[in-house]
Amino acid sequence: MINEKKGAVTLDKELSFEQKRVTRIISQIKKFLQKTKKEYLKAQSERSSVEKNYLQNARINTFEVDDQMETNAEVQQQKQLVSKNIETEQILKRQVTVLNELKKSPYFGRIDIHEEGEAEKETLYIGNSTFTDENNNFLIYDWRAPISSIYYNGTLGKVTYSTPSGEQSVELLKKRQFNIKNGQIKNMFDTNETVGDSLLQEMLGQYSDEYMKNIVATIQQEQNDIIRDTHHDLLIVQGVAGSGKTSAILQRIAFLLYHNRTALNADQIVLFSPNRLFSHYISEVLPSLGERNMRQVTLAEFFSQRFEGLEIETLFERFEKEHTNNRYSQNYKQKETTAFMRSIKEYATKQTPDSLSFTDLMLAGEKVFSKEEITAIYEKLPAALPLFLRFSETKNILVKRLKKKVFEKRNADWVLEKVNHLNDEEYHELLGRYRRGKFEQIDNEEEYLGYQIALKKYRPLYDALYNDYFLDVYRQYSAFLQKISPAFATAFNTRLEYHKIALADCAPLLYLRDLLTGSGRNHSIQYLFIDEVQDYSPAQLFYLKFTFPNAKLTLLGDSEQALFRKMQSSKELMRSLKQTLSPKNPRLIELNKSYRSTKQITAFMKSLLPDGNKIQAFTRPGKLPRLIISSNKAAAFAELQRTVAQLLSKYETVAIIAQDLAECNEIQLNFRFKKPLNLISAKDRLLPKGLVLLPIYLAKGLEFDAVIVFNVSQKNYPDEAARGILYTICSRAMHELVLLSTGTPTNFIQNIPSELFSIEHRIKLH
Ligand SMILES: Nc1ncnc2c1ncn2[C@@H]1O[C@H](COP(=O)(O)OP(=O)(O)OP(=O)(O)O)[C@@H](O)[C@H]1O
Repeated sequence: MINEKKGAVTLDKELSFEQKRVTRIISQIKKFLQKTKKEYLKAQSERSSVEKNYLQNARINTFEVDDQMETNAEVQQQKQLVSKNIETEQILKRQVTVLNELKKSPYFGRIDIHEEGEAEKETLYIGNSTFTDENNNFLIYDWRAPISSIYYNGTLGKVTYSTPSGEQSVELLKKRQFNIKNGQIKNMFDTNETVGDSLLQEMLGQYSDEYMKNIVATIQQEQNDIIRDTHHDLLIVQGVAGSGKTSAILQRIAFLLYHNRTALNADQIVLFSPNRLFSHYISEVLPSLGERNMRQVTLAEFFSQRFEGLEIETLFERFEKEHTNNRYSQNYKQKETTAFMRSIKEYATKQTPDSLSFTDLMLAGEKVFSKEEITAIYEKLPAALPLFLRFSETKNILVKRLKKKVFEKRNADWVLEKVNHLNDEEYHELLGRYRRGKFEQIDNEEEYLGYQIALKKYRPLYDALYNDYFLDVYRQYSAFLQKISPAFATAFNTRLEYHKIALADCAPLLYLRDLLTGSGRNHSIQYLFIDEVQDYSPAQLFYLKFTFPNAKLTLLGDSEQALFRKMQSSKELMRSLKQTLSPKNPRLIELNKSYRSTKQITAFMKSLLPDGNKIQAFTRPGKLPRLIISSNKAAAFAELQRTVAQLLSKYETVAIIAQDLAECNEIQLNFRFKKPLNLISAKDRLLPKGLVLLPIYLAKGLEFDAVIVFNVSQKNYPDEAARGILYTICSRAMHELVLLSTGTPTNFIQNIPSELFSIEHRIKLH
């Protein structure tokens, strides 16, 4: 702190100087904000009038396949105008949001640097975003600007930083941190550390919130490495619980968007998150930094969009089944491997026209295309064509034949019958935007109407063709499984009869479909982020890489938190990911410092692990975790009620976390309390404040002020598989952790040194 070194008088002078600057900058921000708000309102009204105009003109007949293809220059032009207006409006809206934030806390850091050859030192202030005066002088530097990395990485003295034109070096003379709230400096430190502990202490001591916060003011050096990495096509972050993996990727996304402003937008970034609650929890970080959110999807959602009409087993169901039936997972292991995916590829390339599962295309009892006809088309195409081209060419030929069929039907008796009985409304609807001469062969209105009627009838077949339904991929996959193991095929077919599909079949089946049909790939995605990667099978990762071929990957995980498979060391993980994803330039970063929990909770949870020593606790003090042992269930529930009341009087969020749904149901049934106990399900998107009850797989990635683990008995946590679960549950607690046990606690806890926790109802453990 300043006054420790220079005395109180200097501190007062410095503080008063800095406060004056803060006040001055805020008044400049406010002025600019007024101006931006006016521009925003103007853009809003302009956009709405252009949009009205567009809507009036753009009544496209989306029904007609030929019309879809046609470009209507006038409409296109207006469409472009609308999107340009929307873009301007959005930029201004974001600017207003950013300025509103900036006026409360304009910056958090200052660096004084001296560049060789320059006469004077330079003072730079660093905040959430850039702010310049009317002469383009930088009053605040964006935290993502190249020079700002000095603030995160450098200790005083000579430092280097990367710029687009190469490495630069300067002398760092001073580094100052601020905590500014509502325009007032609450705290100010000069520090020689990367980012000093004091501010971090303050940040971490806060209570949890519905939304995750951005950490730009206190990014740590090793996190900064992840955030600013632009050289690797595969970045693997193996970080212990609470080490800031999720925080780092969100700041990384903000960083990438800033640095590739013109070449990258938020829609080209996809984040796979563990569950919907998590998606909501992190949804405010990027907007708080003035950026748009990336696309977010859970694995279950990703698959559901691709298997319409089928019920997909979720990761949670898989977990529940695995939990009650150990053999279950054994049956699935093979399908989750990269080797299995490679055998799919081998199988696909070996298919002959006869062995492909083409299927008749029927419409209302009429066989429009027989599978023999489809097979014959495919067969006639050159065998040397890549699989997917041969398939898409077949599709093109089928579409052409269908068009011809439909065209010929315009004079069919049933069509003419309909034309003669059209009422006014139908007549006008069908006539739509008919223009004489549009179709060369259709020169009278009656034929045009006939064509429209035939088109309407055959529309579902166009859709079927566009969606590749003339290949029965389910039958094809079943044939593949049959070759591997008849039992696999039977299990798959039985499930399919009930419109269900196992999670382990999703990736291989989609891969087979995509290889054969050429569909399913998205070349526009530039970055793919996967959080909680330890819960993904190699087959799933392999498929995601295949689907997003141009994406650079950032994978974040903690193998100790593996709920679904055995723990892997970082090296093992790297080896298997290299094998699965074949990256050109991979990098593994380990994060071993845990920030979420108090020192006491971190010490307790690291003792649960065989190699927990690598975990370093951040020195935030708190209470020892409490173990409360009850002799029977009734006493345990009474204890639960008492503990909940106690914790709720202190904290905003208290979570009772159980191993699975069955345990949650039991708790809910027996819990008697004046406040409702919200049992959170996989469908929930919002996490209410106060008391919640949830199984661990839904608490992934989340954090709570206080956590109660219900029933940590030896019976409940008997084996190695339970160790990771217990560790993950405990690591959700920020400030307080209470463990309840009915009877003897699990050996994992009994083996923890007794000074690391308190036992409230002592019984003899050994
Ligand atoms: N540099 C930092 N400054 C301030 N807070 C931080 C920092 N790094 C992490 N945190 C805080 O620590 C907590 C844990 O971070 P985060 O959720 O990103 O970790 P994680 O590694 O994804 O955790 P887990 O794998 O256990 O879900 C959050 O409250 C986050 O805000």
